Amino acid sequence: MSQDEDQSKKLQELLKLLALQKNKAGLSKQQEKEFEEYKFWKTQPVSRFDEKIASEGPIDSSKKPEDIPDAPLPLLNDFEWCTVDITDPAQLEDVFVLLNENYVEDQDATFRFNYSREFFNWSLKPPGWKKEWHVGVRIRQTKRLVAFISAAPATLRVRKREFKSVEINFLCIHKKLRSKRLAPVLIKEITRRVNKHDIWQALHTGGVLLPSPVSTCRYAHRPLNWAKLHDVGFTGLPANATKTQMIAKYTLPKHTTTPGLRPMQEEDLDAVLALFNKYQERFDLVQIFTKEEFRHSFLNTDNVVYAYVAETNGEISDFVSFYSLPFTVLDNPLYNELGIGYLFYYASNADFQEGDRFSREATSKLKKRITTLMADVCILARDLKMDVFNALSSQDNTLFLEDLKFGPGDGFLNFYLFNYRTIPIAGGLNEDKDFDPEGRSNVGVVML
Ligand SMILES: CCCCCCCCCCCCCC(=O)SCCNC(=O)CCNC(=O)[C@H](O)C(C)(C)COP(=O)(O)OP(=O)(O)OC[C@H]1O[C@@H](n2cnc3c(N)ncnc32)[C@H](O)[C@@H]1OP(=O)(O)O
Repeated sequence: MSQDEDQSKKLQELLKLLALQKNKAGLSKQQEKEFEEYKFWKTQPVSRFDEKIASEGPIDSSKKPEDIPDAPLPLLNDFEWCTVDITDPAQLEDVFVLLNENYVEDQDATFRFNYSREFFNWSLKPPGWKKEWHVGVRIRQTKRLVAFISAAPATLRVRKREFKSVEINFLCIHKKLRSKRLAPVLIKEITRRVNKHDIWQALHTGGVLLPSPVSTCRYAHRPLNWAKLHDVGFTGLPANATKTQMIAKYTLPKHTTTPGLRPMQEEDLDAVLALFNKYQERFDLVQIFTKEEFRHSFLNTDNVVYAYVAETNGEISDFVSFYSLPFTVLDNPLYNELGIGYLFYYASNADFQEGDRFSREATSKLKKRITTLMADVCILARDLKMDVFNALSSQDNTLFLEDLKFGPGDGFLNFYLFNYRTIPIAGGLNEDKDFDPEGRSNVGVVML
C-alpha cells in the first residue's frame, strides 16, 4: 500500500471512529434484520418497522407504579445489582474506568474516548437526577463493575404533546461479557426503576438499528487543525493537493465576526431561555428545559460545555453551545490527545420575523446568520485546542454544513422513543442520505 493510500485509509478510520461516538455499537451501516428476529425488542412497547402510524402517543398506558415489581430480575449467581453512587469519588471512578475501557474504541485500539469525571458529573446529574437511575452490575466476589446503564429525567415535546420522560445513556457491558443477553436485563431493570417513578417514556439514540427509529441523522466532521491530524498520521493528502493547500483549505480566520459574541453568563439566562424556547418551537422532537435545567446544562460546566451569546444594544439575538469530548491517542510519540468539539444547542432570532421557516426570505436570513455563528464556533473551538468539530444533520444544521467545510461522516445516529408511537421526523437527510438543506430536520433534541 502506498503512503497516500495508507494515510487516506487512516483518515477513513478516524472519521468512522468519530462517527462511532454516537454510533456506539460500532455498526456504521444499517443492518438488515426483520422485526421478529429482535428477540428482546419485539417484546417491548416499540413500533414495528413497517407500521403505518395513524395517531401518535403511548403504546402501552395500562400500567401504574404499584403494578411494577419491587425487586429486580435475578442475575446469574456470580453477579449482583448495584446502584452506583456517583457522588462517591470511588464509585464514579468505577464508572469512569468501565466506560473508558469498554465503551467505544477503534479496531486497533489506537484511540479511546477520554470521558472525564467532570463530563459524567455534568451529564449524569441534571436537576432531578436519581441515584437509583445509575444502575450497575458487579461481580459478586470482587465487586468489580462490569455493566452500567443510566437514565436522566427530561421533559420531551413530540410535535404538540409534552410528557415526562427519561434519556437513557451510557449502556455499557464489559467486553468479556458481551453477547450473553445481559443488555436486555439491564434495559428491563432501568425500565423498572423509571416506571416506579410513574414515568413510561424514554428517549435514546444509537448507531444500531432497532425497531423503530423516529428519525435518523448523519454526522459531519470539520477538521480544525488539519496539520495535527496529518502529523499524527490520520489525514492523508489527497492525490492532487499539497499540504500547504490542505492547511489553507481548513484555515479559519483569526477572530470571530458575529457582533457582540461573548460567553453566556448567569444574568443572560432568562433572555437566552426565552430565545431558545422560541427557536425550538420549529422542531417536532425537543427537550423542554426549566431555567434550572438550562443553567445546569450550559453554565459552570467545568470545561465540558461552552456557551456563548451574541448581544447587541442590550438584546441577545443568538445563542450557541458546544461540548468537549476528547480522544486519548495511544502510542503516539507526538500527541497523546485529540481535542474534539460537538455542536450542542443553539438558537437565533434571524428568521423570527418571517412566518414560514422554509420561505426563501427566512431561509436566507437564518442561513446567513448561523453560517457566521458556526464559523465563529469553529474558531472558538480551535482556540480551545480542539482539532475536529462534529455536528449532526439535525436542527437547522444542513444550512451551514457544506459552506463551512464539514465533510459527511459514515456514521448515522438513530433516535428512538420507548413506548411512544410517532410518525417519522425529518433528520436533515434526503433519500440518498446526503444533507438536505431544503427539507432540513425537525429534530431539535441533542443527545450526548
Ligand atoms: C420508561 C423507561 C424506559 C427505559 C428504557 C428505554 C430503552 C433503552 C434502550 C437502551 C438505550 C441505550 C442507549 C446507549 O447508551 S447507546 C450506547 C450503547 N453502548 C455501546 O455501544 C458501548 C459498547 N457496547 C456494549 O457495551 C454492548 O455491545 C451493548 C451493551 C451495547 C450491548 O450488549 P451486547 O452486545 O453484549 O448484547 P446482549 O447479548 O447483551 O444483548 C443483545 C440485545 O441487545 C440489543 N442491543 C444491542 N445494542 C443495543 C443498544 N445500543 N441499544 C439498545 N439495544 C441494544 C440487541 O439488539 C439485542 O436485542 P434483540 O436484537 O435480540 O432484540
